[in-house]
Parts: sequence; C-alpha cells; structure tokens
Amino acid sequence: MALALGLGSLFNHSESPNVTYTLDPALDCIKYMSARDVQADEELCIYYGQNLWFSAAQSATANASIAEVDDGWGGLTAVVDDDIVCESNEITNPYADGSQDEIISEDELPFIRFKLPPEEEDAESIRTAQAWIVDVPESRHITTLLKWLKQAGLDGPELGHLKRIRKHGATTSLLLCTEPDIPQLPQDLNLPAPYLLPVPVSSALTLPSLALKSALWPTMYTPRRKDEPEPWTRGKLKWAWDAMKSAVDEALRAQCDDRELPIAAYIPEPFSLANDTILITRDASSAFIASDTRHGTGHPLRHAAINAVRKLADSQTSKDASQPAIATSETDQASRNGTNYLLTDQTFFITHEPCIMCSMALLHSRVKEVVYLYPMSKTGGCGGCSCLPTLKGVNHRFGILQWKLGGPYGRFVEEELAVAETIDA
Ligand SMILES: C[S@@+](CC[C@H](N)C(=O)[O-])C[C@H]1O[C@@H](n2cnc3c(N)ncnc32)[C@H](O)[C@@H]1O
Repeated sequence: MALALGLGSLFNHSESPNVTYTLDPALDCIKYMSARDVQADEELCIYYGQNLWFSAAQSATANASIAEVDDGWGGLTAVVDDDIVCESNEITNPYADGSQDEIISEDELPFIRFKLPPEEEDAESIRTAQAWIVDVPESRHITTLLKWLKQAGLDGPELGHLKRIRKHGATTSLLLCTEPDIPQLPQDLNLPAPYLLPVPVSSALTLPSLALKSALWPTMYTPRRKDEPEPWTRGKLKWAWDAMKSAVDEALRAQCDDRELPIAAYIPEPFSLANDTILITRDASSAFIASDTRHGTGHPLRHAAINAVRKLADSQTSKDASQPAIATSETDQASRNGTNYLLTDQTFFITHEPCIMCSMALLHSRVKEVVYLYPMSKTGGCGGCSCLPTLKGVNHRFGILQWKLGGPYGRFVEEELAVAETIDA
C-alpha cells in the first residue's frame, strides 16, 4: 500500500486521465507523469480505479477537446470525427419472448462458433515445459515455502494450471518455477537441490488427458472447455444479446462523446445454467465495461479489451487486499490460482475482433470464450489474421464466437462501427 501525501493527494479522478503514476517501493515514492500534452489551465487528473466511493463529476480532462491536444496525427483525428451525429439505438432483444430454457439449435444461433483442433489426448501430443521442483522432507516447511514463493514473486498465474504440491509415496515435492529461472531457495531449511522435470503447459480438458498429464505433475481439470459445443438456451442468448448491445452502445458513446474509435468490450456477470458447475470463478458481483481510449490518453496500448481486463483486475486487487495474503493449504492455493486468472469461466463480449495483443491478453486471463461482432481480417487475433488459441506454445484455449453479420446488428457493423481494416482493435 502507498498513501499519497502532499500534492499527491490533490489529484482528482478521471476516466480519461492526463496523468499516470507508478509506485517505486525502493524509494518509497509515487511518481506522477503526464500521459499527454497538458494545456494551460487544464486540470491534472489520475485514474483511481474501478471502485469509486463517490459519484464522479465529469472532469475538465474528460471533456478536453481533442483538437487542442496533440494526437500524434497533427489533430487529424478531431477533423475526421467532426461530423459525428449521436443517435440512440433502440433495438429490442429478439430472445426476450418464449421459453428461456429452450435449447436453440446450432443453425439458429446468432453467431458462428469457430472449431478449434481437438485437445491432445495421447502421451506424445502433450506439450510440456521444464520446471524446477524441490523435494521437501519436512512437511512443516511447506507453509514457509508457500510464503516464500509469494515473496519471491514465483506465485504468478503462469503455473496456475498445475498444483503446487505433489505427494508421491513418502515424498512431498513443491513446484517452484519454470526454466530459465534458477530458484535460490531459503538457506535455513536445509532443502535438497532443486531438479528439473517436464510439466504440462496447460490444464486437462478431459479425464484421459487429466490422467496423462497428472502422471507428469498434478494438473488442474477444467472440463468446461471440452470440444463438444456447449448448448445455448434462449435465456442465455438473451443475456448474450444484451451484453453485446451494451458493448455496442458503449462503443458508439465513446466515438460520440470522447472522439475515440467505436470499439468497446464488456464482461457481464456470468450466466450460469441450472446444474452448471462453475469450477473456479471470480466473485462476480459486477460487470465491467470499457471503450478504447488510445486517442484520449495518448497511449497506443489502451485498447478496449485491455481496458476492460484492467478494470476487472483493479476491482480484484482491491478485493484481494482485504483477504489474507498467504494461502496455506493446497486447496487455498488452487483457489488463489483461480482468482489470479481474471477471466476463468467468463464470456468476453467485444464489438471488434480483438487484435493479436488483446487476444493474447485474453488468453493470459484464461477467458472461456470471446464473442465479437466486427471481423478484423487484417489484424484480428481470433481467426482474422491469426488465431491465438491455436498457436503452438500457448497454454490455454478459448472459444471464439463471431456474431452473424445480418440481423439487427448488421446496420451497426456496416455503418457506425466501421473502422479501417488496418486498425488493431
Ligand atoms: C484524494 S482527494 C482529491 C482531492 C480533493 N478533490 C481535494 O480538493 O482535496 C479524493 C476526493 O476527491 C473527490 N473527487 C476526486 N475525483 C472526483 C471526481 N471525478 N468527481 C467528484 N469528486 C471527486 C472525492 O470526494 C474523493 O474522495
């Protein structure tokens, strides 16, 4: 934690801040940097995060005219956007009426599901990476070592698809990290030297795969991402339709009010079918929506998908801060892995096919599936120019659903949401 005193406590909050900050624990200081050119008399604002404790006023910064800000294009973004007319889009949800439990056949679904190649299920096709393991002769040292892993920053999500501890006969072993890091273990525990073992690079989607992978190292079982397509009920389609509409509305708002690209992402509260077992999920108390802010912030990486994941992460971090920092048992460790993976079991809605960077961010967040409307054939990372979940070397797969272009959304796709084909969405 860091508490800003003096001038640092004077910054107000803005959704499109002109100041960013970083914490420097070594110097005990917070460093503030302008994120774009600042005009005379323009208020300096920072981003407080997702969970505001007050109702935010529209700041001068959010309303700053783009024409007065150097956008890196000689002000051209403002010229291009000058004739935007903001209209409200009243279209009704076609799934609102009728039995909400009825399963809708594949042909009648409003989107096309991309079929990913089948999951590996024989010993040869299991992809592995070398990881450092240490045997722990005294079980009382396990808790100390789990604390140490966290302090050493080795508890990141990269190994979240594996269990940390393996009991093999009388031997208890601990998974430390993947190559090439060579862990420097605490000296005072008199541990034997760590050794390298091949471990699976992804969780198991089927029981045969679980048995094969766990023979290498105990692996998490995530059967929800199996190859058979999940049935969609009318009720779930209603939920998805509303979610996509929220993303479309936010994209149009961002284009109109903020002069941004009309791209937005939405992470709704998960829809749970009756009898559905959600294995690991975040505490879904709210939905997260974000638009692209690369122009307003002058930051080329502020894409809608990244912004939405960041909002979720900010909310998760503030929740984590109120919980015990160290997980002591194997089960606690597993659930912490679940929360580190921000989008486990989540459906992610986005107006445009996410670019390669954003698709990778979604993959790292362990998203369950991505639903998009506007295909980006030159830049998309979900089948457009590349398909991230099928790349060799990635350790997670997610479903990809492209909303069909006809129907009520067709108009948006052809007109309001159109962006240049070379844009990275
Ligand atoms: C760290 S202080 C910011 C400085 C404060 N405005 C002052 O004059 O001392 C945080 C408080 O400022 C107010 N605040 C900050 N950003 C705001 C915004 N966008 N809209 C309304 N109030 C805001 C809230 O009351 C919040 O609790």
